[in-house]
Amino acid sequence: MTEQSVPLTPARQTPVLETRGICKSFGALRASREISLDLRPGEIHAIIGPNGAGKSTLIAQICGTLKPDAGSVHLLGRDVTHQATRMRARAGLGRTFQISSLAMDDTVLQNAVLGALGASGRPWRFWKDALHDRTLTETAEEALLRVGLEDLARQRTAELSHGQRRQLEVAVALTLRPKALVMDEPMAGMGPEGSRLLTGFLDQLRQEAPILLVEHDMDAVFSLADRISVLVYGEVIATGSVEEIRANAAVREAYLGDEA
Ligand SMILES: Nc1ncnc2c1ncn2[C@@H]1O[C@H](COP(=O)(O)OP(=O)(O)OP(=O)(O)O)[C@@H](O)[C@H]1O
Repeated sequence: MTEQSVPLTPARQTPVLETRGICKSFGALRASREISLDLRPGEIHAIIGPNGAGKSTLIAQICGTLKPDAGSVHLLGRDVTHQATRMRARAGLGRTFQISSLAMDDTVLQNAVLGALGASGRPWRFWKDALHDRTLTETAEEALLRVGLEDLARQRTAELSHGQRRQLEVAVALTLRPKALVMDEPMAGMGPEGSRLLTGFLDQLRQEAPILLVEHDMDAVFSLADRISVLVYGEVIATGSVEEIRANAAVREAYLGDEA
């Protein structure tokens, strides 16, 4: 095999997203302790840990809604630690939220167009025009098609089921054409069928945009994750494959217990 034909393994590629030594305290509470982790092309990297371990705090620093006390965040090799959330989004960092950020009175399509408008970098005062903009509506329709919501485009978002709202959140994130995705508990509140469908979708999506996945649903984590990092008291106590994490004694004691 010539040097050129050797396939790049994920480990040899530049991480799409990386944190280096992130620290964050709230008074005496150390919510992030020197957190260094990365997200590589084509992978799903799950972050798991007990309630209050610091998962949301970590995500907030990666996405830019919270400033770390120390350490840095890198997106596609660039230091974005001091960039605002919307700049990170425009650079390709997509996200879905634990608590829905959708406009309930708007239609499904309008929510997706709103996402496409945000991604375009145009000022919000063009919001009314955006609904008649072919490029934006096409981007929105394409995203809805991908998550299987195309038939519900004209429906009011408030009328969607919980699972459909979760799908719409993913569609809104996709309008960015993200280079990396951060997902905060996408399976929460989903029934078994919804979880199964979303799991299948995320499984394919990782090739297009690798996913940093915070999730309590261990079935989903074990079936999807290429790597898992375990956060306990603000600290990553282990990172490894599903097998390595399931077999790790410290992880079993601190978090997994019988689930492993
Ligand atoms: N703004 C804040 N001010 C003070 N303390 C905070 C703040 N945000 C989070 N914390 C504390 O930091 C710790 C980590 O919280 P965080 O929400 O990041 O955990 P989590 O792992 O996301 O929990 P969950 O799984 O319940 O969502 C908790 O002890 C929490 O009470």
